[in-house]
Amino acid sequence: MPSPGRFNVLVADFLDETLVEVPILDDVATLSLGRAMNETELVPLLPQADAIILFHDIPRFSETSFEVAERCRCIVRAGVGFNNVDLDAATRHGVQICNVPDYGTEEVADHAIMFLLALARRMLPCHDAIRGGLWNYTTALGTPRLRGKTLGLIGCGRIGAATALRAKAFGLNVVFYDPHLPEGVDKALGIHRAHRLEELLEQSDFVSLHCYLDESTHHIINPATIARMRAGSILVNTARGGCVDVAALLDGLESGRIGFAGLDVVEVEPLDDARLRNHPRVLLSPHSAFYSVEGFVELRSKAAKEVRRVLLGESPRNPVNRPGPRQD
Ligand SMILES: NC(=O)C1=CN([C@@H]2O[C@H](COP(=O)(O)OP(=O)(O)OC[C@H]3O[C@@H](n4cnc5c(N)ncnc54)[C@H](OP(=O)(O)O)[C@@H]3O)[C@@H](O)[C@H]2O)C=CC1
Ligand SMILES: O=C(O)C(=O)CO
Repeated sequence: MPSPGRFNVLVADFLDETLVEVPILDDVATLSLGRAMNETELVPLLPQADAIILFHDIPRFSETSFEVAERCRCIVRAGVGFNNVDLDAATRHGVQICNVPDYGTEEVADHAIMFLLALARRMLPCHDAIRGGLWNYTTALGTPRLRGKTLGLIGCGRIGAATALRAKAFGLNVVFYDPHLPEGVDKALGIHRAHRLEELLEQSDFVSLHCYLDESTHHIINPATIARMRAGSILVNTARGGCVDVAALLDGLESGRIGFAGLDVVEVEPLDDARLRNHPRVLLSPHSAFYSVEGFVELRSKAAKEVRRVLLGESPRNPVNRPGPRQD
């Protein structure tokens, strides 16, 4: 039972008890571990919580949860994306939502480049052939030289920019599409701006997604946009599964418009689509692009510090909404 006078912080969905010790909060709050994997499991845990840390981007946190979480002052998404939280409902209920935007920027950029290198260097067919008993460089036929090829970035915020810097070291030309980004980022990074998505797709040998998921980016990779890609393109997605229409991706792989795909994220996680899981030209990782030992320490500490700030009445460092007083 939480002690009186202390705040109750619910770590809603964390599964590994050994990793949840957060000394930063020890003097002000009592932590409890929810292990909720969906909203039905989450709701009964909410009434006592003054603050909530969400480690994953499931379970969903909808109007129903906000109605029940009557004491809740803030939710910190221990991560970048917060697609699972209904921001309008949070704002209506006076709940401050924050994220931790920078703990894994370099890791995700490294991961995107890892996909690009592995796929361009034909690691999938080579690895499969060796396991099948064939040791011959001809399984790598078609491997392109990277220098001089074009990488198109959809979204050029923190991770997109970090990916651009890495790609330049391999001699790639980098072009990005990011409609609201202020002028000048292209010059600061030494890359090129495409003013239309089609322009980027037509120029790129490789396309990597680095936007967040919202209405404008949901299925931004779809039959029409795939039709604009170069034949044999490599597609990398470390952003959010919902940015890619899976049926269109499978058709694109079938037609050869997409040569290879590297996916860290899929629309339904864990992945339950055998067509993707077993595809010989799809390289998969289990939404692990963000992870490194050091990044995870940084993530846990920044999430706890943000909760502490809000509970003690200080300004949050990374607010993603501006809640007024509760309206219910
Ligand atoms: N796989 C993993 O483990 C991880 C995945 N991620 C995902 O990566 C995403 C990007 O992270 P990060 O770089 O830190 O976020 P940022 O917010 O820094 O960058 C996202 C960029 O996408 C831009 N954007 C918005 N709408 C569009 C659009 N329609 N077309 C093209 N670009 C658009 C944004 O522009 P503007 O801000 O001007 O609207 C912004 O510049 C996260 O939102 C998250 O979903 C993040 C961490 C780990
Ligand atoms: O930080 C994020 O948004 C991730 O995808 C990893 O949780």
